[in-house]
Amino acid sequence: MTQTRIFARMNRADVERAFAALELDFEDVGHPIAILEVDEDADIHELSIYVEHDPDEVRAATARRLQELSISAPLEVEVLPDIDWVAKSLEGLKPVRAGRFLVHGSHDREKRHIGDIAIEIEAGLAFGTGHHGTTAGCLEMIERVVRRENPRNALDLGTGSAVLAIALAKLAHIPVLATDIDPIATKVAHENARLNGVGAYVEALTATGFGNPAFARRAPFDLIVANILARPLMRLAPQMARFILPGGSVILSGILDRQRDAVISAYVGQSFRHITTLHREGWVTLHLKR
Ligand SMILES: C[S@@+](CC[C@H](N)C(=O)[O-])C[C@H]1O[C@@H](n2cnc3c(N)ncnc32)[C@H](O)[C@@H]1O
Repeated sequence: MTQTRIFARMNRADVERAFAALELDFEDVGHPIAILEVDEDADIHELSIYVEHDPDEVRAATARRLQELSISAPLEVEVLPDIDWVAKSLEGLKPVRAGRFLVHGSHDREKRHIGDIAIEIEAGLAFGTGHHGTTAGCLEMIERVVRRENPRNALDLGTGSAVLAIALAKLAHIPVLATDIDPIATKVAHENARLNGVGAYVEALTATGFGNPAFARRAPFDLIVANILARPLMRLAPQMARFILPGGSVILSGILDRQRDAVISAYVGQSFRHITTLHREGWVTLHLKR
């Protein structure tokens, strides 16, 4: 079904106020709402509302709400291509190898080798086909950490397509809580976990950071993987410390080379210690322990 995205760019304070108000406005109709950090240094955030019917009505209601909140950001509208079209456009993407993992689309199943841990991710609306340096870095780090530490209860925060949660479940056969701020991503994550035969291990849940009672229910985790961005990762450091088991590991990515030291400092301030850094295409993946 064709979806329309109604979106506007604004600063962090405004995006949070707009999100809170619109979430209530559209609670009953269930339009998914998402926030994306576009440029953390310039404080530019994008608020998106995904609509399947009556986009004009939703746009008008959103404009009224923003006006009431004195947020002057202009609303833009984008008709999203059908998922099949996206899949078609990505058919040419090559499978990605990271350690023992092979992340591939359904058209590349024959490229799997014996010994590969294959993760099939179909093109969709959620981030995480393995092609990004941050995802590949996390996959490599997951393999190292799981081999050494035998984790038993994991969290994938900012799961996107669930590629990392699926990797953890396939490699370690352990329960993984897979969360994302974006309800579309959580829907895709749930479906991908099921398609990869690890639906019983992966619970997908929509949450901003640690903002859901499910975290208390499922914690403490002995492994947390979070591929978000440097600034939210730094903000989340105290809660990471709260939800990790003593001696547990955290794998962080979405961090540019130049942001590495600041992120490590934020976590050292919460009694984590830095173990290793992997560098890939200008991005770093960190392994820290507490
Ligand atoms: C770079 S993608 C990573 C996807 C996947 N884990 C991977 O490694 O390919 C980041 C994901 O984190 C989500 N996200 C961003 N900020 C978040 C937050 N504060 N809490 C939860 N999820 C967040 C985004 O919606 C997005 O799906």
